[in-house]
Amino acid sequence: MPPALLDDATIDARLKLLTGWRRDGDAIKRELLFDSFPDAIAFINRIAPLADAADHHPELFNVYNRVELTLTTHDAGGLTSNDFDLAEAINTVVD
Ligand SMILES: C[C@H](O)[C@H](O)[C@H]1CNC2=NC(N)=NC(=O)C2=N1
Repeated sequence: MPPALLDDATIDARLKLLTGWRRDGDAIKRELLFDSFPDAIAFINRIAPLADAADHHPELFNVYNRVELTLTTHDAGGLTSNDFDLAEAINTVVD
């Protein structure tokens, strides 16, 4: 069972602590630019084990050197602590 959906106040509070992420409805998103396509793919490969370990998987959109990450909890129908926990883990790879 997924964790409970977060209320707006909790979402705002957790977003404030997360560099680079913004809310988009029932999801949070971060866009990243790299120097090259291989660098973008290397980043995706670095975060893949984090996602798998958490059994929580970002939606990934890549065009050349750009990667857009979207996190939402499909099982719960919105944002849960799983999304913010994974966003924090991903940020340790980026920042
Ligand atoms: C059965 C399995 O735990 C679920 O399908 C997991 C896998 N990864 C997931 N990832 C995300 N982002 N949301 C989910 O609800 C989700 N559910």
